[in-house]
Amino acid sequence: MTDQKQDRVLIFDTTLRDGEQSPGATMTHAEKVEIAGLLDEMGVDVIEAGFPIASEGDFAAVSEIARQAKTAQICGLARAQIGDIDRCWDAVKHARNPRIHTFIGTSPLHRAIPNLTMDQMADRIHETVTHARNLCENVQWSPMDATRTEADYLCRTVEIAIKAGATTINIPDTVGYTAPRESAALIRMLLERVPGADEIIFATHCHNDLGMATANSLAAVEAGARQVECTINGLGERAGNTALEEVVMALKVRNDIMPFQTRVDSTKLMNISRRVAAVSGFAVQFNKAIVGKNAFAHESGIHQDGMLKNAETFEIMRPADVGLTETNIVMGKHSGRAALRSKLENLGYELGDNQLKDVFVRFKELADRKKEIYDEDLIALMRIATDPEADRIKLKSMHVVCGTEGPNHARMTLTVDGDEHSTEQDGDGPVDASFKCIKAIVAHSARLQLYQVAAVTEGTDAQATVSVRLEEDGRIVTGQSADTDTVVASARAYIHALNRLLVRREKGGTDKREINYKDAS
Ligand SMILES: CC(=O)SCCNC(=O)CCNC(=O)[C@H](O)C(C)(C)COP(=O)(O)OP(=O)(O)OC[C@H]1O[C@@H](n2cnc3c(N)ncnc32)[C@H](O)[C@@H]1OP(=O)(O)O
Ligand SMILES: CC(C)C(=O)C(=O)O
Repeated sequence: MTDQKQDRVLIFDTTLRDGEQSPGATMTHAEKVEIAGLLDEMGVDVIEAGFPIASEGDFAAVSEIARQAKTAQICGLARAQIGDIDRCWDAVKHARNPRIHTFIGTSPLHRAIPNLTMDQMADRIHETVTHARNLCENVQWSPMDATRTEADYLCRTVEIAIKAGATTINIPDTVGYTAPRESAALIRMLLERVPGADEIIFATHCHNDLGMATANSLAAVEAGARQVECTINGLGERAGNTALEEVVMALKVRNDIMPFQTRVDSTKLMNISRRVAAVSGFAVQFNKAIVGKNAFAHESGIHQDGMLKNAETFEIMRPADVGLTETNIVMGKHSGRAALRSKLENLGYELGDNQLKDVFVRFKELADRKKEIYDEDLIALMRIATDPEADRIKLKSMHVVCGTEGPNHARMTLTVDGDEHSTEQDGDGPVDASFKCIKAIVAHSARLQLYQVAAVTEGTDAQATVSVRLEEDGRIVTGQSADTDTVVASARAYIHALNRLLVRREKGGTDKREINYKDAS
């Protein structure tokens, strides 16, 4: 085999084996079969589907995945024990392209566990790899904890495995201990020193205990490894395994300095990431490279402005390359006018500069109180900001005392045609007290026909949208408002309805000065 000299890097996915070893990440049979199908479709070269000796369930899952695989090679894990290898073969043999992966810990710490001398372990490796190769054409052998194994002994065991018929030699950094330079040097050393090394494929299998799994894997590839073992979302024991999506995208985006190809269709990454997160119950951290919620999201004004002018200013990949439809411009307190204008345009609002200025002030006020502003929030904001009937009566301030003890009490200041008026009222609940304040300042005979509250978005900081319908002399008006404070939204909605009523009165020929107000303070 000469693949090591070529540009092609095989992607070996072990989400269903090493990934599933994360405490709590156990997947059902059906979920494993589904994920394997997605991996196969995405173009993964090898799927390590499980550890067949581990349980009847694992055996059944590996067998079914083997039967269903279309193009991917299906692999099972086995200890350096004949029984494990036979069981593994019984599961993977149904695949068009099966592989047995057998391993043993070669470092001093791991040699001590089965209590084998170096020579006894060497014999065991020879015996088990030979046995596996007699069953299957593709045999992968791993010296577990290779990065803490003495160089001479590592070379010796790798040579034995190659001679016994291993076609892939995987070099695991089992405890995430190595660093990029060392990872590369190890592969180079094996390629130089081990007879027959150029006839097989070297694989790299890194863990992320020091946050270097992807860097270590790529360093190994640059040194000559041509198979990367990884998992979706970096799922795996402790700090996880190398993340498949990171390796695939790093090789794609930085192909100028790492000229290697994979067969993975990167546009399927986001979907599979979400499925693995859902079935494993391991949510993806927001700032996770490639597949995190924020990987293609921008909230700060300067970034948003840059993105709108040229996406390459703050993005090195196109969202579509990982299966996202678009960059997510997140509206929040760090956003600027450019992003607000663009977002509103997308929602169908064309704003002049003055109008934008006004809406921007309201937007920042809201953003100071609310973590994230959703499209629905902006629509609610626009409904109020662009309503020409919204102006004669304005809420200047209000303070409400409510709870289980004592009367509910509201204190309120309104401006009516520019003049301030204040009052305080008790009520049957905070909304009733607030409405009484409005009525005390702006006397009217309108009847409250409807009062309705709905949450615009999710979360306890969601805006409440309140609708108030008033009826006066056959005129019916509806006012609406949205605020993170339901009582404030209620008062504003009431005032909005009253303002509309005033406009209706005017249109009906009544004098504008007909507003009756009294200062009740
Ligand atoms: C780095 C890795 O990810 S390695 C893979 C780790 N994954 C798993 O362990 C998940 C699946 N494992 C299991 O279901 C179980 O551990 C089984 C079925 C494999 C074995 O179960 P048990 O027979 O009850 O053994 P137990 O788990 O208690 O101990 C492991 C045994 O395997 C031996 N062993 C461990 N690794 C190897 C190996 N690579 N080759 C040969 N023997 C090994 C240990 O020395 C120990 O042997 P002992 O029972 O004679 O002391
Ligand atoms: C079985 C081996 C490859 C492993 O998972 C590890 O060493 O981390």
